[in-house]
Amino acid sequence: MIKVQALRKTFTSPVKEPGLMGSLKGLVKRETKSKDALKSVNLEIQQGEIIGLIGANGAGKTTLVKILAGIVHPTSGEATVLGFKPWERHNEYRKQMSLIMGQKAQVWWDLPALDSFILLKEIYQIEDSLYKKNLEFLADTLQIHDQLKVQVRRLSLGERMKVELMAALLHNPRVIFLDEPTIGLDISAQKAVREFMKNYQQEFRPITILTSHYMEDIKELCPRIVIIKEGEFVYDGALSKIQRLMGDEKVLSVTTPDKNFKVSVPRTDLSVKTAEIFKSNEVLDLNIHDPSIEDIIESIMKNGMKTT
Ligand SMILES: Nc1ncnc2c1ncn2[C@@H]1O[C@H](COP(=O)(O)OP(=O)(O)OP(=O)(O)O)[C@@H](O)[C@H]1O
Repeated sequence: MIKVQALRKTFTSPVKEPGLMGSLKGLVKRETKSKDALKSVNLEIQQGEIIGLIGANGAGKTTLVKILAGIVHPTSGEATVLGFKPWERHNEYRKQMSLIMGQKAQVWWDLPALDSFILLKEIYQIEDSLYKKNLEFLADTLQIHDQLKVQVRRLSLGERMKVELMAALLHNPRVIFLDEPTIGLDISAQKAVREFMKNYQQEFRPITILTSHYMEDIKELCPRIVIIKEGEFVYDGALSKIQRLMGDEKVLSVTTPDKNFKVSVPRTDLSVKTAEIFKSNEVLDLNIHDPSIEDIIESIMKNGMKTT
């Protein structure tokens, strides 16, 4: 399992005023600025669980994933994954973990994927029979065979992502960090990756942390979500529960000649708010509806969790 207690990460980076004077000043006195990317977060995830980690740009998602994957040291606090402290980088931990970043390749672009897989087989010391079994299973379920013999740089974006998934899963990891796996893919490739991950999760039951800006990924794959805002968790619970938490809200979707916007209002204020909107805008269209999961998550990301 994953257990995180009071985990903090503060980044300190040098700041420099622009121009020559700034450079000279920097020689005499180096100014720094600190950024709390994670502010004392707690988390527990059991084997077999998949959670969706959601937050705006800069909220701290990648920092958390990087700490748990052993790439970044925390400033304070504790984290164990399968009983290991990730940043101690035990080989035993590395063999059971996989970090898949949609924006970064881990297979070699100039080689056919199969050649990269053979290298990974050696790195992870995967037995021959297991390697063959996994290779066949992954190629079958991802429906990618002939393309494995083609130089990776010649593959389409969707095919490349499939190859990345194969590379990351060949060694049957028990913990998977999946960072934006569908970024940049067309709708059908997104669907294929989602479908695959869903089946894979059911079959092998790893712990998976998925970060994605695509709500479709989250809705399809993650019964539990954690919403992070400015380094703090503002929601950790069932995806199905958040709709009930905002049960007394309605959303007004408004179209004017120059913009579309949405406003979330308590049911009791509906008529007052609607009248205000009509008064101060040239309204072409106005819809009143229940908030969608996307609306609620957006509202929590922006305003935090309602406490009343
Ligand atoms: N190496 C670093 N040095 C200084 N600041 C950093 C460093 N890495 C991250 N930060 C800062 O920490 C904060 C959290 O960054 P992080 O990458 O974890 O966000 P994120 O939620 O993954 O965002 P995105 O959705 O844009 O990927 C940001 O303000 C970022 O600028």
